[in-house]
Formats: sequence, C-alpha cells, structure tokens
Amino acid sequence: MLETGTTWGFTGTTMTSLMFFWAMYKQIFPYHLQVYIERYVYKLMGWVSSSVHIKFNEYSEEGLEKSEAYDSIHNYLSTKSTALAKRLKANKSRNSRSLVLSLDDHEEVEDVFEGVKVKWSSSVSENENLNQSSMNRHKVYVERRYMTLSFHSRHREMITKTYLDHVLREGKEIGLKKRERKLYTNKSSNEWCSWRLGGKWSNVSFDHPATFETLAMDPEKKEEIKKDLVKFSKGKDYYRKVGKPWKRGYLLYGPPGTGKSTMISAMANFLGYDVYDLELTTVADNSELKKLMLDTKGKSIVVIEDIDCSLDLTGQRKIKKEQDKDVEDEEEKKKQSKVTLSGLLNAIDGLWSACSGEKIIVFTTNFVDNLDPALIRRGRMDSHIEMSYCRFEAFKVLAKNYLGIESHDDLYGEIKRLVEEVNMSPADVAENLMPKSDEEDAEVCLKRLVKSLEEEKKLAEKEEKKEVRKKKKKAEERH
Ligand SMILES: Nc1ncnc2c1ncn2[C@@H]1O[C@H](COP(=O)(O)OP(=O)(O)OP(=O)(O)O)[C@@H](O)[C@H]1O
Ligand SMILES: [Mg+2]
Repeated sequence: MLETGTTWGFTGTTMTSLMFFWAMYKQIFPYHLQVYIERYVYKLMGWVSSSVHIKFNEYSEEGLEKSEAYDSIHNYLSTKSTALAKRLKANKSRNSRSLVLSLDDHEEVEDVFEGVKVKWSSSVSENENLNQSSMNRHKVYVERRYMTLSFHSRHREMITKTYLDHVLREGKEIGLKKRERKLYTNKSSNEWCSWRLGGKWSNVSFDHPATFETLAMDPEKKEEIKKDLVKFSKGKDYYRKVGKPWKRGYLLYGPPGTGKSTMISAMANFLGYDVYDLELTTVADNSELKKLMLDTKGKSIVVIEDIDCSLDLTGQRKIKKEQDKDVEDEEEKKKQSKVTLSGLLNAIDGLWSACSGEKIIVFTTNFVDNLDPALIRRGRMDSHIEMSYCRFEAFKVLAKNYLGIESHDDLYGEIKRLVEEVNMSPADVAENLMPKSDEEDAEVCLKRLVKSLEEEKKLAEKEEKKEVRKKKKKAEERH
C-alpha cells in the first residue's frame, strides 16, 4: 500500500512548536550538519513521545517519480481543508472551471476516523542538489514537499491498516472525479515516437455535454443501462472472483441519428471515463492494433464506430482475393489496413484486456445483421442495445431539453399518435424542435414537428403502397 517515497519516522513533539527554532537553525547550521543533527533529534524524540508520525513524500527519493499516495492524500485533504484549515492554497488548472483549494505549506488539519483523532501537516523542506548539467557544477536547492500524519501510538494498528487504506481509496476517487478527461484518437504508426510524450494516441480534452438526462430513449431502458454501468464500475472484486478480466462490451445498433454516439458520451460522462476513439482503417495490422490496445489506460471506453464500415471484417477472409484483384495501385494496397477479424477478436479478448484496470468496449453499427456473429457474441459484446426511432417517451425528453416544456394541451396528444406511427430519428425530431430564431416559441416548434411527422407519414404510406404494388406485380408474373 505504501509506495516509493513513503518513509516512516517516529518523533515526539508537534511540528508547530518547532517552527521558530527550525527557521533559526536553518539559517545558522550548514546543510551537512543539519542532516546529522536532525537524525539524532528525531531519535531522541521517539524515545519520549507517545505519538507516531508517518511521512509521505511528494516525490521518490531520486526525485523522478511522483508519489500516487501523496496525490491521493492531497485530494483527500483538499475536501477537509476547505472546511477546517486556516490557511489554504488556491490553484486554478488550465482547464478547470473553478479554483482548487488545498492545504497551504506548513499548515495542519485534523481528521476523525472511527472516533480516533489524527493530524495531517503539510511541510516543505529545501534539499541540496548538485546541478550536473551545468558547465560549472554548482549546488541548487530543491523544494521537497511532504505530508506528515500524526496519531497516538495506541491506534497504530487501526490507522496503518484501515485508515490509510480509506484515505488512499477516497483520495484516488476524488482525483479521478476532478481530473480532466480526455478524448483520444489513434495516430498512424509512423507518428509513434517512444521518446516523445503522448505515444500512440493523440488527445484533446473531452467536454461533450451529453448525459443520460438529456438522452432521449425509453426511460426503463435508460435506467437498466445506468444500473448495468454502475454494477460494472463497482465490480472489481466480482470480476476477480469469477476469473474474468474487468471489462464489458456494448454493441449499440440502430438507424442513423438515433443517438449511438451520443450514448457513448453519456456513458463516459456518467462514469467519468476517458474515451479512446479507435479508427480501425488507419491501423496497419493486427500487431499494431494490439499495441494500441495495450497503450490504453483503465477507466476508459474504447470505441469503434460503424464497425461494419471500418474494415471488411464480416467476410474479409472470403473475398480477400477478389479485392486484391480490384486494387491495382500497389501503393494503395500497402496503405490498406491488414487488421483481420481474428486480430480484432484477439485484441478485445486477448491478454491485454486484463491490463490497466476496468475498460468498456463499444461498437456501433447501423447494420447489426451484417456483422460476423463471432464479433458480437455475448462475452465479447455483453450487452446489445438497440437505439430506436423516436417514440413518445423519447420525444418528451427532447421537448424538455430543447423547449423546456413538459406538456402542451393541444399538441402533445397529436404528437404522441404520430411518433408511434412514424419512424423519425431523435436527430430529426430534435432538429424540428430547435427554435430557429428568438421569435419562435415552443408552439411554433411543436407545430413544425407535427407537420414534418405528417409529411413523413404520407411518404411512408406512399412507399408502402409502391411495395405492395411491386409484390402484386411479381406474384402475377409468376402465375
Ligand atoms: N437519443 C437521442 N437523445 C438525444 N439526442 C439525440 C439522440 N439521438 C440523436 N440525437 C441528436 O442527434 C445528433 C446525432 O446523433 P448521434 O450522432 O448520436 O446519432 P448516431 O446514432 O450516432 O448516428 P450515426 O449512426 O449516423 O452515427 C446528436 O448530436 C444529438 O443532438
Ligand atoms: Mg454515430
């Protein structure tokens, strides 16, 4: 549990009472003597004190690796500090919308856990380092931050076993919630550079506003999906117990504009996950695909949109020869992705899937029947979700989103009848509902929708009649 950069020390008085002497002593004594004195003072204090102190450094001893434990403690204490500490530090990260308050240096905050009081203090010390890179080697002073946890020695067992676990877990969760989420897209392999940060994926910050509240679909189905996601995200122990990698596949299928891509954003926002948008056509071959998958982090959704169009995964093996004949340009042939169905199956199900925490895989398609059954069998795509045309329940969500209304005496009845009869996508319904100018009120938009639905209905009836006539003609010809 305690990682690099975490050291244990036992001293005997509070930090605050030493602060004045500390400043004086730093001025008077040279650094090498300070190290010597500190070692013995600490030892002496340990003999007379009943307190235990645990020190958590921000960086590892070599100063290279940032301690995850320190970050988690920092996050955990930021909530306590805002309410309890007298001196706070305010930071605003580049993309965050609000200020982040945290414990200032040399400040203390108390915490109570299972009736036991503990104290956290944040400190910063200056360490001497030799500047190796400079032509004239000289000493530089580096600030080293650390947190000290102090408590009575009779609670040692509980604090080290239960409390610290609790702090690290909670702090990690807070960190995940407040982190800036990313939308990744895969680079082509000639852009992969091991020495450059970023690796195989480029990213932008993910800020899609879709949520389950704004997603128009049957409310029961929506609740089911939300429950399923929550169960998955909390299922670490369960997945371990049943011996399955912690991952879940969702197949979203349905006609264009029914909200498949919107659903992915809603899922990511709901769980606080990153999104990896995998463009299969730019992946050269199966081995590249595996490497890309290995380079994804946990708490993420890996998405392959329009899986039926991405590659000819359905019958790649069968029609490959024919295809090769058709592709005359050698260069073009080289550029084509060689990812095969089995390569994709391996990448989803292979050993990689057990790496780096929980992962969701989402495929979307307009034509579910065209997909190879192996690709979407349960266990691989565990949940198949049909995104359907807009029915009345979904319409109500859209009307609330776009017009801010929950009912309309005259028009809701008519719309209810029409949307149950006409196949119109939520995207089209939304477009009709969106006011086109400030003068357009809810009624104007609803009337536009009614008109549009009626036109669609007439068109559908015409098409149906045409079909019936065609069938009749064929039947007559056969006789
Ligand atoms: N179920 C829905 N709920 C809310 N908005 C929706 C829904 N479906 C579509 N929309 C609206 O329509 C637009 C297009 O939807 P989206 O891109 O999610 O459809 P899609 O199913 O992914 O379509 P395609 O199959 O063409 O990729 C969205 O930006 C959104 O505003
Ligand atoms: Mg889409």
